[in-house]
Amino acid sequence: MTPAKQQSSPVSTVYAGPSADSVQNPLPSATAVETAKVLAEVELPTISKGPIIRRPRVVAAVENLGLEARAVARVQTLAEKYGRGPVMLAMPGRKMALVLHPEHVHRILEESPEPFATAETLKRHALKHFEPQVALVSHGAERSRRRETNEKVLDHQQAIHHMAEQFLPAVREEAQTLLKQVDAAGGTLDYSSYYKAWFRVVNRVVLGDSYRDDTELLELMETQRARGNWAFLRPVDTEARDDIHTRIKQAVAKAEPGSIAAYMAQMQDRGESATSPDEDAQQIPQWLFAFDPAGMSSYRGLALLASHPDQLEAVRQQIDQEAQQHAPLLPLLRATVLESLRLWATTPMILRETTREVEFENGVMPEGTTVLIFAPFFHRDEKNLDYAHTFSPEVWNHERTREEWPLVPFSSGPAVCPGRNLVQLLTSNFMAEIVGQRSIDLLSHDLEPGRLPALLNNFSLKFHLSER
Ligand code: HEM
Repeated sequence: MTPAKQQSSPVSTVYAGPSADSVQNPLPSATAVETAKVLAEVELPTISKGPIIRRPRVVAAVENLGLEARAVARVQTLAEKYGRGPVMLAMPGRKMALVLHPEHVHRILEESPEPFATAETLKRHALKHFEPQVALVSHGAERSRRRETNEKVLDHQQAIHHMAEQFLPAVREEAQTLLKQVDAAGGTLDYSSYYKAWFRVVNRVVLGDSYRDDTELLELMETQRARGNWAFLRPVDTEARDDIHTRIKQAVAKAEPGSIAAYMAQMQDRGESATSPDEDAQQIPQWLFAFDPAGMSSYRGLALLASHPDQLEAVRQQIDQEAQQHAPLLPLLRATVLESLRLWATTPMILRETTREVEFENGVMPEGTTVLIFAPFFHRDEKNLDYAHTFSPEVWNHERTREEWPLVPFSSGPAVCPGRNLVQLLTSNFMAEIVGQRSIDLLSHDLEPGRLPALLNNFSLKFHLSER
């Protein structure tokens, strides 16, 4: 381990070098050629698309060139050769392992953050541009209390957030405004209008109604996220970062009724928060950032429904059945969003970093290894899943267990996304307004049931909406 690497390790301060175990019983190692292929075919497209904020032109190129399917095929080839793995990549100056077996996905996610830290080095460099104290890149006691704050504020175990009835009017109103805009535009729905409407919902739910049209904070976030795409290759713009945090702290202090910011402020006032107001403000950029993939996945979900009339019909029946409820659960729309995320994962690389040596059946993984779980390999592996390329909402009709194949759009285990239920609540109700009130035709793509593409470019997806 180089001194520079030691400094950037999330937990270890002293590393005595590899133990006899990791030397005498190493994990299998990919050849230099295989490693180069993984870098070129798996990592490069993922990083080029933009891990923190998508680059629309690259997403279009990756879709057109079929690079996502090639990435899955590359990992399948390695799995055939190396069996259970994990396989170490032959990276000069960097220890990196690729996970190949479903059991190891479960294990690694369950054993996070020790010995598999969420605060992986590259991720820390990417997120330091706008949220250096967020739970995801924290470790030890800091991580525990920041995680706890997220769990409480986001009501993470509850399918229906306790403030749902306060959030849903914003969801319905903004969907209505979007539908009026679409009608005025002759029925065409494109991603740009959807994204803007969606973020009006997000601003209102997270920060409060008066933030509905606050595009400045979102633009600041977008600029910092674009820097985050370059991780350590770009210096941090501390002024812009401070600006984000100041604005967010002001929103929490304002505590507009019905917003999550207000709930956070109440927790602070009642002394129920283990985190300081500063740390609290550092958690919120992650939410604003992560509501972006929620927009993408729900929009792609509309494409799934438009291409699967039977599923759309079932969804509409459920919308009608739950119409009288103040906070409908809408399981089929939730499953549609989960399927969209399985088919087109918005966090394709789940990264961990070992805080010590870890023993696997095939050998020992050294301390300080970056562990790559490439979700599309597990989500779209037609060699093991008969529903790999099919829209199959039924795979989400129960809480998935450890005994099952790992489908991990929101990760899993102690670091599972604490926003997952809130995302599903808001997206399902937003989509319900659209497909409940309009007929929907997909204009831009031809999705063939049973042969769904490896990537669906949300930016170019277009629909025609008409009166039902
Ligand atoms: C479709 C939308 C979303 C997806 C697919 C998603 C997915 C994920 C994934 C895969 C992780 C784990 C990342 C890792 O381990 O490296 C994660 C973590 C996290 N997500 Fe989400 N997320 C979404 C939206 C949200 C939203 C809207 C919020 C907040 C309102 C949120 C809050 C968080 C937080 C705080 C973490 C860090 C958890 C920890 O480290 O303990 N996410 N998310």
